[in-house]
Amino acid sequence: MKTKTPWHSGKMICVAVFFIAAIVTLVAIAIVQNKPLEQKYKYGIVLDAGSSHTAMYIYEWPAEKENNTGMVGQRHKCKVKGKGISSYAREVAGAGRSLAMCMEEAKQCIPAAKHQDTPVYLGATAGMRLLMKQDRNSAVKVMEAVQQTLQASPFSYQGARIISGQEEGAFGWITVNYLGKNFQKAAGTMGALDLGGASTQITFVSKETIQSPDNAMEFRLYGNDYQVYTHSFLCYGKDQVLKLALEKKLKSADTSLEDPCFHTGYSEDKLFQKVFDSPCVQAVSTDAMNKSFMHKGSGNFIECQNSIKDIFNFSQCKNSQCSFNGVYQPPVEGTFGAFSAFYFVMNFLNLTGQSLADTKKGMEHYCQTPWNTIVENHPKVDKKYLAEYCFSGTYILTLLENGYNFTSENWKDINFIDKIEGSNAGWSLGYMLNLTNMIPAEAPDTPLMPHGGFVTLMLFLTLFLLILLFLGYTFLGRPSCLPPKEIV
Ligand SMILES: O=P(O)(O)OP(=O)(O)OP(=O)(O)OC[C@H]1O[C@@H](n2cnc3c(O)ncnc32)[C@H](O)[C@@H]1O
Ligand SMILES: [Ca+2]
Repeated sequence: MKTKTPWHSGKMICVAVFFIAAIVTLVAIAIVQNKPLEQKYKYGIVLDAGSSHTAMYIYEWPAEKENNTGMVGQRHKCKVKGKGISSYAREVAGAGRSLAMCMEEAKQCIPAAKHQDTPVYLGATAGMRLLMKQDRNSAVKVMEAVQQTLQASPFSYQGARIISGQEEGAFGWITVNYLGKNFQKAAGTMGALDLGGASTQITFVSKETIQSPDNAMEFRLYGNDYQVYTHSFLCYGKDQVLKLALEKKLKSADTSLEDPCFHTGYSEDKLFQKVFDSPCVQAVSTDAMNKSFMHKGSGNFIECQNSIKDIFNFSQCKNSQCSFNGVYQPPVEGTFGAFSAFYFVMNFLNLTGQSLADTKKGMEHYCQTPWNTIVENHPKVDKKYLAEYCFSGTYILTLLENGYNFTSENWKDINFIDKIEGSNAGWSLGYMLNLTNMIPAEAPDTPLMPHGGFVTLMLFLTLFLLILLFLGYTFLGRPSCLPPKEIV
């Protein structure tokens, strides 16, 4: 007598068919569910109208995730040709026209269907703050001209304004910490150091109660409270500070100037007007403005640093401690991201990862290198930038060490950065996040697990139940849906 194995029995075939059908259905559902959905993106445009130039940033983010930290990224950057908008004081229409090419690029970059819903903001910084002091009427007209260009674009115009130094500092701090996803980390936030052409900002979280209301900003972000110290030094950006330094060294009768902050062999005829055309320096007579002087280098870092110290006033301080010029500053704390010209200059000089002592040695060596060697070694670098790296590097060192009171111990906490996760460090992203309410005060509710994980878990649980069912079926021998086979 021969018995058929249970596998061949009708009962088993029936169970197996249902079992396989159930698995195929489950796998199919899981695949369809987990298929990456076509992402719906949103876009935003910010024009950073700086003193030296304007940059347009296009940001993008997945529409459903706009309140999660780190979700907004930089899609595109367009550098406006020519100088900053404040240089158009005598030809204001040019300021508006200068933006046209980048706005055209934005039209190409953002899908046409999204143009209407894409906000566009323009924020002007220290160049316009200075023009406002110097010639209010022209400043207002420049702002009107840029407004007209933006309003004529297909995007949703949200305003063009001169932002304050506090805003510039605070939004730079928000940008670096948003991109670094630091708002939800236990490790805390990173300070922000921004060096522009006409102003410089320092912003960080301090444990000390901030003693001056002008320097205090409070934020509640993702459920945490932050007390932030910020200060913007107008006239202490890289270009204006050079004017301040030259003003200290130059007398109106001088026909030549020997400058330790420029390389030996460097010699350039410069108009007094180039130094004295700014509200950052004391005015001189029109007569003197039209004269010129021979700017000659003598390449000496120590002497250069001593001359730069003259542009800081360290003597008066009404609070427990100050940085310089009587400005209150608590001791620097934690790590810092140093961007814009802090990065451009220190990156060029290869001094982004060194100790304070080695940075000084590097500067000493660089400043004493003759001008013709510098030009030979860097044939492709813009001569104006090239001539100024010794001055700028020495200024950066002096500002950080003597101005902000960084020491050889915490020098390593300064990270010279250009981008974080593909987005430029700067105030513009933080500005947009704030204006679009993309940073919630409270942490958004997040589901227990991501959607994909949920579907996979469901699949495994169902599979597990089916196996249990199958085992139960086999052991208990339930009636088959097919007529029983005869035992032969
Ligand atoms: O913030 P404000 O003060 O308004 O100025 P900005 O926004 O125009 O200033 P940037 O950060 O764009 O640039 C800071 C300075 O660095 C200069 N700069 C830009 N690229 C540089 C490079 O590659 N090497 C050296 N300097 C550079 C630029 O001319 C400015 O003087
Ligand atoms: Ca800037």
